[in-house]
Amino acid sequence: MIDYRPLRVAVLGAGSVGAQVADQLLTHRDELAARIGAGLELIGVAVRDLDAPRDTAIPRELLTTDAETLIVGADIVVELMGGLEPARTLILQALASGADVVTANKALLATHGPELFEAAAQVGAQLYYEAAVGGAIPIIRPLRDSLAGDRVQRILGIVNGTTNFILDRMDSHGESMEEALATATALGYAEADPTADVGGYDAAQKAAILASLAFHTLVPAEAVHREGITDITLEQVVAARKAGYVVKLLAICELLDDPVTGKPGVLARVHPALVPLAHPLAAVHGANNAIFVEAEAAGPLMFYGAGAGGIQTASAVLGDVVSAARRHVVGGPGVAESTHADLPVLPISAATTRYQISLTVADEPGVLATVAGILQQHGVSVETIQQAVSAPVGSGSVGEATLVIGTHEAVEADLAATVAALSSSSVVTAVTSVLRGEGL
Ligand SMILES: NC(=O)C1=CN([C@@H]2O[C@H](COP(=O)(O)OP(=O)(O)OC[C@H]3O[C@@H](n4cnc5c(N)ncnc54)[C@H](O)[C@@H]3O)[C@@H](O)[C@H]2O)C=CC1
Ligand SMILES: N[C@@H](CC=O)C(=O)O
Ligand code: NA
Repeated sequence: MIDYRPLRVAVLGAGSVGAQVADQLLTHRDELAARIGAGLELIGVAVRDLDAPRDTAIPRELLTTDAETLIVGADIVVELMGGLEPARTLILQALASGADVVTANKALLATHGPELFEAAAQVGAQLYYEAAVGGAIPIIRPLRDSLAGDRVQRILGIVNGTTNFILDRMDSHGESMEEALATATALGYAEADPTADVGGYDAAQKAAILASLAFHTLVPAEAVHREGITDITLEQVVAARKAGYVVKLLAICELLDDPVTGKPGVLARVHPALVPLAHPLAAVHGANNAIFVEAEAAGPLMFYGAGAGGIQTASAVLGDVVSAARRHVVGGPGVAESTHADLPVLPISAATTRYQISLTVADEPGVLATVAGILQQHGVSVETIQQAVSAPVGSGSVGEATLVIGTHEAVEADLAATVAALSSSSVVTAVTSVLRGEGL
């Protein structure tokens, strides 16, 4: 029997995710009440335009353009507007009033997380954000709760659905980046400004959230090394497949010893990488995400599923709403963020990785030895070297050949210096592609 008073829920934003959350709260009202031990009363949904078309039908009387008034008296505020403002101010107001807050806003958390967590702690309120990373995939709760007694060493994965969808369509359908992005936007995967997706900003925000949580250290989004997919060409994707790889945008967060100081630190990086076709990440298609977590005692764990999409993300949001509501009913201390480890955040030059470098060179004797010598001088060992194509010889001039060099693992600083030396070598006409390799 349910004898606790109904809990008042306010939803801010009724876009791809918000409209689905409002719909689920109404459709599954009785089942949710039975699970929680209290009813959830949707007191309103804040929108910008009362008449805008929406993915689900929300009763007109629940819609309001006055988000500030809506949150007054709410027990749980669900922020799904996105962006920094007014989301930040509204969340701070909600927390100050003692409401628990559920958000999917990784941009806000990666920028103003400490301020928001502090505001929550001040009044003993909770800030939940399972939907902010990996969409529907449970990853925040496992890191925060299930692995709270272990020591996470490394996280590697695909954390942006839009770019995975785009790279997958380029690979499987030969589509251009623009075509595939238009489809991803229509399907509700992309951010309001899709530069956040293709530029790698969204993935970097998620990497910052994951690294902070996993390593108990504040890792701001600006400290994450970020490269998006905007420079990836269809030619690179096609060449990668021919060579037995797929191009994926990866987020990698790791505990490392700084190669310069020898002291431990945290490195978080987001960049496209070649992944072998046999690797599980190569089989992550569409807007799915997959996140590998390596922990000292648990060993490797893999989390996989829908990384974007309105209804899928609504699942994670609803899970947080139920957690918040249960805490109201049965009490309990809730969870607190901890940055006790306080490790330094290392630059990308500290990473250890592999490169695949494609070059056009003069097709003449001794060139291979010169190229190999440049790698050797920088302490980078060659794993494979292939002469891919020979361009026709122009009349009276030297012909050109294309070399594709795969390196063994080396420190990023040495790899970057190698590429710079190759670019300025007189035997190299152009460095046409440089991609890191992961999972090789
Ligand atoms: N779409 C997805 O697959 C996922 C989205 N997210 C996050 O969820 C949040 C919402 O994303 P979407 O639903 O995709 O975005 P959306 O752009 O479809 O929806 C946002 C809605 O909020 C409304 N809004 C913005 N400012 C407002 C204001 N001041 N007052 C009232 N309404 C306002 C907009 O009009 C829009 O309808 C974002 O933080 C996003 O990063 C997280 C995981 C997955
Ligand atoms: N735009 C994001 C949405 C989910 O976080 C993505 O594509 O992953
Ligand atoms: Na999630």
